[in-house]
Amino acid sequence: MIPTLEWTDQGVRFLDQTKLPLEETYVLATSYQDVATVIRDMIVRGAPAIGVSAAMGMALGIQNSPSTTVAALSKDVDEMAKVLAATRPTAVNLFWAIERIRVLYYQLVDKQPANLSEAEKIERIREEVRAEALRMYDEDIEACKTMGRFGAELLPKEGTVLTHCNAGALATCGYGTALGVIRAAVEAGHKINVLADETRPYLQGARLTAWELLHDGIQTSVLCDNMSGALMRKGRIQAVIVGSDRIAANGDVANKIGTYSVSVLAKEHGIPFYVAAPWSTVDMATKHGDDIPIEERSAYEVTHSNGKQMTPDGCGIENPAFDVTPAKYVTAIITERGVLYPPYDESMRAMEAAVKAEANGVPA
Ligand SMILES: CSC[C@H]1O[C@H](OP(=O)(O)O)[C@H](O)[C@@H]1O
Repeated sequence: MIPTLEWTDQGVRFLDQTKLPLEETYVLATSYQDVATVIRDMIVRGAPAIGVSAAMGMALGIQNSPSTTVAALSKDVDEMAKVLAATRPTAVNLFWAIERIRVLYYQLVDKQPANLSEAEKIERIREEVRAEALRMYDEDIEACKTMGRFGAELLPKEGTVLTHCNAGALATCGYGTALGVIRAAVEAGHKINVLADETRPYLQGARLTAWELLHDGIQTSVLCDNMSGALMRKGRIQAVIVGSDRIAANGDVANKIGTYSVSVLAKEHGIPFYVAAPWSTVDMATKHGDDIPIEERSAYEVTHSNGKQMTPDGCGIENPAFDVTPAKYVTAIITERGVLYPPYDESMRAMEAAVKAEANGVPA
């Protein structure tokens, strides 16, 4: 499996995605501040991957904190949560993961026996939080494999599937959401060729999707972001599958910039447009896609390629890193809890209720 990120005794080790596809090098984060930098600089990226990275960052911060009392450690934890939450605004997995660790931490604080020393309480908390971060890592891999099984049967038995950006092993803990569905379909015997949008300006498709699918022996071609419409019109594409960074309660989908354009083209050509995402990407508190914060990244990402300036000094630059695809363009949303179909406000409310019931121990 591709080692996107890994908890080690020395810290959290990340495959440096800014160096792919030509170099496979690693970055070791030895503090929660290092993890925040790795997320902000997109050394690791992808909604589920940055969520688990932040969880491991919190565990690392708690493990390395110099605080000798629980009260002081709690102040550190609040600061870690703030720093990690400020790294990137769109992927809801980041905030979900930080909150899951923060809530667990305070539950652990409350349940420590009064007769323990501060040092003993802190050590027990450290162990439990580290175990939770590792559980989240394993859960992500399991969720992606389950999603893969649900989604595989929706893909053509033989044909070409277009994907945008990278929603693969490199965007998760190792199996992928959209690319996990493609992997599962290939494992189930589907004969699939993949077309990967290069996905400017960060080139997740050209650099990351192509690298990881070829790494797995899956036939992949890269196209420029302005080509898919013409290929759809020629009948070259049988399905589209993408990931997501945040899904609103009405089924609107935030994903990498360019996803919206692909969805409109797919609709026009009668091509199914699937979104694959774990339930942790669903944000029922955000009612409409237009309420999803869209990250604006640096102009440099657009003006330069491999360090070479491509635009004249003084011209304006737009660099929204995500866009919102209205639910009406989404054929189905594949999650590890099953496949959602329109009307999404109803199907998602039903799935939310099932998730809550399960969490409260009520049998399905
Ligand atoms: C499996 S979620 C991947 C999702 O995240 C990517 O954004 P970024 O590379 O900026 O983190 C993109 O939107 C992918 O679909």
